[in-house]
Amino acid sequence: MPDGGRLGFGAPRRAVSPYAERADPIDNAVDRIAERWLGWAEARWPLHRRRLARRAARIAALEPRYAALRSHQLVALAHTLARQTLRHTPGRDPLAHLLAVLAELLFRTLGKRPYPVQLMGAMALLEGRLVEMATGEGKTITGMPAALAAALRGEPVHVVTVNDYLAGRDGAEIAPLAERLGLSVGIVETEMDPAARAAAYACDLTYVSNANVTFDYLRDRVALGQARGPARARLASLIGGRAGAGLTLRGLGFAIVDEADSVFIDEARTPLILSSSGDEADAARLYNTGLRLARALRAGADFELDEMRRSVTLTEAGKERLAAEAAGLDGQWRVRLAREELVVQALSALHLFELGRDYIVDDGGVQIVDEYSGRVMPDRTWQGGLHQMIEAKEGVEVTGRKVTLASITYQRFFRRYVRLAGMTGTGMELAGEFRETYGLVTVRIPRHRPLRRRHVGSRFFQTAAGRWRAVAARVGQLAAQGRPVLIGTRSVEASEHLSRVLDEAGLAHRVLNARSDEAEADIVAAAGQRGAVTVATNVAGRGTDIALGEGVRELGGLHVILTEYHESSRIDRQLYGRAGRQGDPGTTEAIVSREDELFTRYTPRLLRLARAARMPLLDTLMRRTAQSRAEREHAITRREQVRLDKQLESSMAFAGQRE
Ligand SMILES: Nc1ncnc2c1ncn2[C@@H]1O[C@H](COP(=O)(O)OP(=O)(O)OP(=O)(O)O)[C@@H](O)[C@H]1O
Repeated sequence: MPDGGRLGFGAPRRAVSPYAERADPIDNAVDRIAERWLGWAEARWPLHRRRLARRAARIAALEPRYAALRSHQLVALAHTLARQTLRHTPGRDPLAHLLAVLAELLFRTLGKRPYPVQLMGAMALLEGRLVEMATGEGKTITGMPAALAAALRGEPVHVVTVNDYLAGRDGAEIAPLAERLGLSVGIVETEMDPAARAAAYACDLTYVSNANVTFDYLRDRVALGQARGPARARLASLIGGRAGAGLTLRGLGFAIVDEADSVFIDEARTPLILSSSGDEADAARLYNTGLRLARALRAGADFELDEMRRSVTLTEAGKERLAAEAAGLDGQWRVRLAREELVVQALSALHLFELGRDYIVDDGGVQIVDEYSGRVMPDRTWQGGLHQMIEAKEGVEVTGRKVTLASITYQRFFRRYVRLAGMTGTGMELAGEFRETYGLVTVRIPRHRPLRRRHVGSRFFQTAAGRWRAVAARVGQLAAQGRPVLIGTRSVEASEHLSRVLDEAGLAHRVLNARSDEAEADIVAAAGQRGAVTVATNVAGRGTDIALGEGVRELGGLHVILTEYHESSRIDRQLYGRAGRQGDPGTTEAIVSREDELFTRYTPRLLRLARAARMPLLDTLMRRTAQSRAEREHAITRREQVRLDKQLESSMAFAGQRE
């Protein structure tokens, strides 16, 4: 990115107040239940929707008036109207006029005119709500007028997406329009240095991934050191003191979070930890010994595995055996608690975390693959020595235990924005949690065009091998018709396995996963062309917009094959949502195996027995039960996370160590 990640011209606007952010809310159990219930009920009230629809119709009616004006007049008007929105003038609706002007400019610059439903979404975002819009309905265009209107009013705007690719794509798309309005656009990329990051945040609009913005915030908090209270931070940056000087962000003004269910819910189970490397000297020896001891223990007798909770417990017999095995060792091995903790980590590394599914080995290191996004998370490490244990298991250099500098959960981070809004294609069922945890009311926006996507069936195979054969046969059939096919896999390993099966069947295809060398944008651009076969992990599960090539609509559009159900049906729906966008035709299909991890891990015993029965109804029941069990488990983990967060907060309030 040239010019330190900045796109567009115009000097960055000054923040409304230096390093603005919101204090954590005070709540209690009764409030929480009430919020949850309200969230659920409000999302189903049609009132907001009707009001927004009326206002969107008014805006659409205003558009012809502005279509007659010259572009420079529209730009000047946009600035004037934005200022007027800050004052309340009875009988006038400057925001409606502003959105009409922005819609006209959007059309002139990008050739796309926001549909009335997108204007409804934009207004809801500006009101600080969570907007649910079906996949492919155009959330990117919906977010634009909202982000621009807020930036014109002087709010520092962060448009938060789930990965660098989407941040870059959306930032580049809005840049010409923002430029016309005299607003600057910054894009933050994971690899950027601190100066380039600060330059991107200094812009009026910043496009950034959720992980990047959270880590940058944590770095700022660490840099603030002693002056960590919000009031002191603000004071420090006001007087331009040392603490204010080295900061990356301008504070937390207004955030529009895309794919909000992924960020707010799925990723909220793991806190983000900013760490520095500790002493690396004896690390390798320590962890290798841990692995050796763990390998001597027997499953069932010495330890028990709980795949569902991802936990390992040592039995009494196991503890005794371990003590005997470790008898001649020194240091930590002589301390019972330390010894057992290390061996539990070693057992987890050996039995619960798999290469190709949970992590990959790249650049000589272990890199976590996020289950939901399918992407490598370069800044993340597992805690408590687990990461090092996995490094030792894979025979790569052991990095030494990290020292935690600061940590925060997404729950706490996003609540700190002065104003928060979100967008998602799949969020209705989470309305209660959005309201309880983030204070966000969900509004469902209707479709612009009716859905023409069809689900052509779900097939369950007894074995994984059977499934892959069926997938290859299906791909062969569709490719012969010239229809593009997208095949979603749950792990890097599965995508590579399928790639080999397709190679053997002589079917040309491209692979998009955390390890792909080809540029993501190129693969995505080709995926909707006649006869294209694309195998992708969740990397392409969200936000990816696959444009259909010439003649593909007539053939029936894109066909999506799901090869393994996810722990949440929302993620399945996101994958299906790659087809049938904007009223296009498209079909979806599931070809799965009863051996898949979702079933082995989450199916109740009784239903598991029924696996052999091969009855479609039982299969559907098995999927539903397994997914709702998994979701319940995850909800418990998230609640636990919030509770832990609060506990730590109160216990460390005086230590000033934690974020
Ligand atoms: N008003 C519009 N006029 C013309 N094209 C539009 C309009 N709105 C959206 N589109 C097009 O529709 C496609 C889908 O948009 P987009 O990718 O933003 O959808 P989405 O809602 O974000 O989907 P997902 O939920 O999968 O992320 C894009 O190609 C976009 O250019």
